[in-house]
Amino acid sequence: MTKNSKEKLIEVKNIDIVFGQGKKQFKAVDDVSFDIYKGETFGLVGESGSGKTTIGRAIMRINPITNGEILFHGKPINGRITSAWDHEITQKIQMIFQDPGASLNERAKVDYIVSEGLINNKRYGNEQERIDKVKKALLEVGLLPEFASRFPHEFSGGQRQRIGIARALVMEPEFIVADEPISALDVSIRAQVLNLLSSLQEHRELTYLFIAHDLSIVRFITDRTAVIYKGKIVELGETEKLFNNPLHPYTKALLSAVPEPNPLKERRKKLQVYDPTVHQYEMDPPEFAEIEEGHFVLANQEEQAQYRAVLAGSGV
Ligand SMILES: Nc1ncnc2c1ncn2[C@@H]1O[C@H](COP(=O)(O)OP(=O)(O)OP(=O)(O)O)[C@@H](O)[C@H]1O
Repeated sequence: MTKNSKEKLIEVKNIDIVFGQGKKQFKAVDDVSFDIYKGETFGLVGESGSGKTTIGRAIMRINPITNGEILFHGKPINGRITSAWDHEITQKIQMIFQDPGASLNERAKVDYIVSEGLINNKRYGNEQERIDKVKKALLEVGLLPEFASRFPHEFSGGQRQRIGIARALVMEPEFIVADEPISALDVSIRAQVLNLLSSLQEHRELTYLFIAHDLSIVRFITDRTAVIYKGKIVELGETEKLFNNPLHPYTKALLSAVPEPNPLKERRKKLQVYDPTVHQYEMDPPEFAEIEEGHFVLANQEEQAQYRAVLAGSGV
């Protein structure tokens, strides 16, 4: 595997994403930059509403970016691009969605669901080739080829997510945005799906952007992680280092939040802990310094101390 590759596959450069107009404007993503190297799994963590999905969708070109740019193989994916490049991006960047129930068209057969991208992108010669590609993709994710003639409701949650993975794989992607791919699944089958993603990465030399709020999963699967808070990256570095020695107070707080068995309860608890209206503070756009290669923290020592004080006072 090319985990130590220094080839930048994705470059996110100073992107802002603003929703709404006028007074209702809301900046969901605020000056976010990061690179994803070929072959790695890059994690994006943060609590609900921090902007993770919005960033993933921007790389997928589902959400337009307001400022900044995103490069794939060093070339912009937005703006005035050739149709050949547009076609290539559509093929090579794929997404796996959180909720395998909602993301599959219930009225379509698996055969159509898996080959929709092939059809739209004209990625097959004849009908037999299309069918073969679908069957191969199903086998690769651990499903039987004959499942192609069934409907999504005939499958379990884990199997539906496998169909979602097959739909991405059939395009022969290079890069996959996996947006909370296991959080909607039954706890007992999460590991299987994670293992599948890992083994596909190895065999297909895939690069992942892995979006999650569950830190234990991020630690398990990612090489580097960016911690996002209110649309901004507050810390970015090698996952192991970041988890062993979190430098930003928000990362520390995220790590110290005791997971609750009930995810809804956990979410409420986290929101309480970080709600700035409760603790009377805001995390303003920080300046960053690279303290060691690839690891960024707040540049200003005074600001760091302030954040620490706020955190200590918040009882986190
Ligand atoms: N199309 C949209 N229009 C307006 N606001 C939006 C839109 N999409 C997202 N937002 C807002 O942007 C913010 C970030 O949302 P986003 O879904 O990216 O967060 P997230 O970190 O992925 O959270 P979650 O884990 O709940 O998906 C939220 O406040 C959300 O309400």
